[in-house]
Amino acid sequence: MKSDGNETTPTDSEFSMDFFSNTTLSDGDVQFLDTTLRDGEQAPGVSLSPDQKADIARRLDDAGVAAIEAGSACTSAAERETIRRVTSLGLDARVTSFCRGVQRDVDLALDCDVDGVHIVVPASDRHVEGKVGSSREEVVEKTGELVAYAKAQGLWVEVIGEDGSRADYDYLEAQAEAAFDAGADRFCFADTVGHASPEAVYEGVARLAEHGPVSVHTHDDLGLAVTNALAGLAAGADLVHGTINGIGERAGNVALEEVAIALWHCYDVEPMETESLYDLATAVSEATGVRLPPNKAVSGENAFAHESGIHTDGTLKDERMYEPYPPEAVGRERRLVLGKHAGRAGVRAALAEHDVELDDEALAAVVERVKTLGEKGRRVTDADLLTIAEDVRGRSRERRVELLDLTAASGQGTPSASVRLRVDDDERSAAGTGSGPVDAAMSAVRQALGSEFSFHLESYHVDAITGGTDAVVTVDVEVSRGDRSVSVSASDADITVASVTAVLDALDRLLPGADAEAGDTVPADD
Ligand SMILES: CC(=O)SCCNC(=O)CCNC(=O)[C@H](O)C(C)(C)COP(=O)(O)OP(=O)(O)OC[C@H]1O[C@@H](n2cnc3c(N)ncnc32)[C@H](O)[C@@H]1OP(=O)(O)O
Repeated sequence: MKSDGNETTPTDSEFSMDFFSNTTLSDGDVQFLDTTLRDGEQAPGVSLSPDQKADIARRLDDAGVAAIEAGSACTSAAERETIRRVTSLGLDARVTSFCRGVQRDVDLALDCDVDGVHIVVPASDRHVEGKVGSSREEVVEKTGELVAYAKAQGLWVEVIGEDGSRADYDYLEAQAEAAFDAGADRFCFADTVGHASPEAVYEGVARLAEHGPVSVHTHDDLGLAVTNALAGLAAGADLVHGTINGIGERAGNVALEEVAIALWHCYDVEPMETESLYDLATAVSEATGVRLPPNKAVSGENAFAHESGIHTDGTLKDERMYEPYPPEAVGRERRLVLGKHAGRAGVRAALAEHDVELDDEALAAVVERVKTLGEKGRRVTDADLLTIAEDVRGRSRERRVELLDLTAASGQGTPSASVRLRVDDDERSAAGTGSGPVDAAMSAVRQALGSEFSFHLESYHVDAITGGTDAVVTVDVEVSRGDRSVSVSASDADITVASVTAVLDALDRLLPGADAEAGDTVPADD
């Protein structure tokens, strides 16, 4: 292990991970403490309102998380209000607050009606001497006094030895012993700066577990957060601290959903309902504004998407061919997408979803064109695929719905928009208002179309292609009508025009062809 010469690190690591094989975990051996609302919220720029904290806490509780750290009561009066909002929910989960090793912080936490506190005391010499200007002996003494004080107030108490992975483990053990002697319910091994190897975590936790119940708190600075959480469990910890989406200081905390799925998939242990993981991930992403990377395990957009032909073909033959576990296990669905790496099987299946069947020769031509489009770095949408198929078959299609004119006004007043559409042989105009110009334009479009041409917007996503105020934006939508849906993408310098164009293109694709029999309509759904 690399050292900057300042910290003491007890383990001269050899690359040996056989400790995992000596461990048997059973359901009930592991619980989760979610700290999205405390350590997660410490990610730069994140601040959750009382309602947002309450919503996330309810979801965590419903999913079976054992404990929720709702915030740091010492932060401010506003933060105490957010914690009180969570404690007032009457959740099954234990609700706790972060406290420094000072009595005032415990009193402030008590003021929020929490069930328990995490008393964080410095463990490494860097923190003992450099941060709080104290000594090892003084910290041990104060820890005992504070634990006894908090216990006397009826609180559940966990002591966290901050920067424990860079502490002298003999001293860490002395701290844990003092905490347990004073009545602490548990002690937490904290890899505060995400510095430890799995072996170092294993050794630290194993030594602490000799004294009482141990938790493990890991960070992802080395990309080892999940491995280290598992190493902690293997060494005898029974509570994992983590955050949804791994948000937190610097590179973040361990992502609780990743620990959850790893425990469920590899060890058949389920400390929380895995089916709730995706909903939790999206709720936390929306509330915090921290976007999910597309390749993120469990919750990334691509976690259950297959583009390459070999994978798509295999998946169509056996859904589990290229997935470790089914998407439904985390509340998701599988997606087959088309692009540069597409093959015949995937294209045939995508066309079949729109009731289009082609002979081998036409299919090969469509595959070729799909690949060419994908090579330009473009996402190949359903509309692209259907246009290519029509072209290859030499069929032209008459549009049924077309945008003729669009005006949108936004400013400090209520945004408004008016549209003029052609719908079959009719020209229709309507105006609408909304939360912004796009919303206003959509309202005008729906009015102009009327209930006969209703549609449901399944998803809406905007990307700026260039970086300036003159950026061209691309709008990706998925629109459904009845049991069919299509994806379309449209680009324009004007976001409202791009949005309306994408939605109308999608709707047009969902309507039966102009030459269809009267009454041959797809049932509307809203
Ligand atoms: C690893 C972690 O996640 S630690 C948790 C981080 N969370 C937070 O910082 C919560 C939000 N923090 C805050 O709102 C503020 O920092 C407050 C209200 C807690 C304190 O604000 P201030 O009084 O202005 O202090 P400031 O932030 O400048 O410095 C932190 C103080 O806490 C002390 N402190 C830090 N850790 C501990 C500890 N474990 N035990 C006791 N005191 C501690 C520091 O020594 C410093 O005290 P000093 O001012 O006497 O030197």
